[in-house]
Amino acid sequence: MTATSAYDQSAGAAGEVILQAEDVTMRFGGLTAVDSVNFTVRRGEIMGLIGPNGAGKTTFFNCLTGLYLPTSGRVVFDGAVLPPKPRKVVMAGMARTFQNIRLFGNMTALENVMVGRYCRTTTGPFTSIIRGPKFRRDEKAVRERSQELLDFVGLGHTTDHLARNLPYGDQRRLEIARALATDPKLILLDEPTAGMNPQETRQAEELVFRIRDTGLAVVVIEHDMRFIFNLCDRVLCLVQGRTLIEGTPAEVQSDPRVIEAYIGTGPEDATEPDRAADGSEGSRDA
Ligand SMILES: Nc1ncnc2c1ncn2[C@@H]1O[C@H](COP(=O)(O)OP(=O)(O)OP(=O)(O)O)[C@@H](O)[C@H]1O
Repeated sequence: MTATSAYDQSAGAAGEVILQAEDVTMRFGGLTAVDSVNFTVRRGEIMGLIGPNGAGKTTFFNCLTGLYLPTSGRVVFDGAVLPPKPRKVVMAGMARTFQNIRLFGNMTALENVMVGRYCRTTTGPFTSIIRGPKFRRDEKAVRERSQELLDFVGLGHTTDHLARNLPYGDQRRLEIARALATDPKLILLDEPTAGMNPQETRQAEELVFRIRDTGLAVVVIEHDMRFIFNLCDRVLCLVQGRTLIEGTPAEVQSDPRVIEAYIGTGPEDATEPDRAADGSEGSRDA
């Protein structure tokens, strides 16, 4: 297993801090799902978030993306604390994909990307109804940019295909194209390789590198250790809501506590390091 990526040169050039979680704690009644977690992501950096089932990854992710307001602590994105309002979060430049694919199945691939793009247009309802010149100009620009993004993720040939008819791996890439259509500064990917075959996983890895190379910051939750350790510049491992270790892939994968944390949680998780070692895919949807 390679501990570092082929893109380490650009990784070394990570820019200023774009996302900062400061002492983030999230409680559900008596349960502390996330406990005083600190986390920093810089522009041009790929951060991985790992941990056994129930470690608090999704809850932490939801705090980062403004879906949850932390019980205490705060999340600062691009210099400001975001209100827990999805539209404002997107407008501020943060985009995400979900564990379970959320496409509009009966719309074409292009239309799905266009939906993401509309948040960056300024056409008002009146102009849209009368379909005036501004509407037509905006519509053309949205269409062109959306096609560019389809090309970028390798789906340029699927413009008019219904989303529901695309192979699974393509649907995941389409979701990424739609997230990119919002012009984010940071993209968060929740288990981007879940359900993918090894070839699709390799394509996903290559796509994430290309996204990072455009200057975006990327945060990835993933159960596939091989994917995470090949991809990320730094990795945060959560266990029972707390930070077990944060470091380079080499540091994290050689820490015996990480292996122990997985093995200690039961037979299902005990298979994770082996899956990484034999190169098989991680395809579990939680
Ligand atoms: N909305 C909620 N209400 C109550 N408890 C919750 C809620 N969301 C998560 N939890 C609990 O918080 C803990 C952390 O869950 P979370 O889903 O964040 O973990 P995870 O690391 O993402 O797990 P997995 O890898 O299985 O998706 C778990 O004990 C879970 O049961």
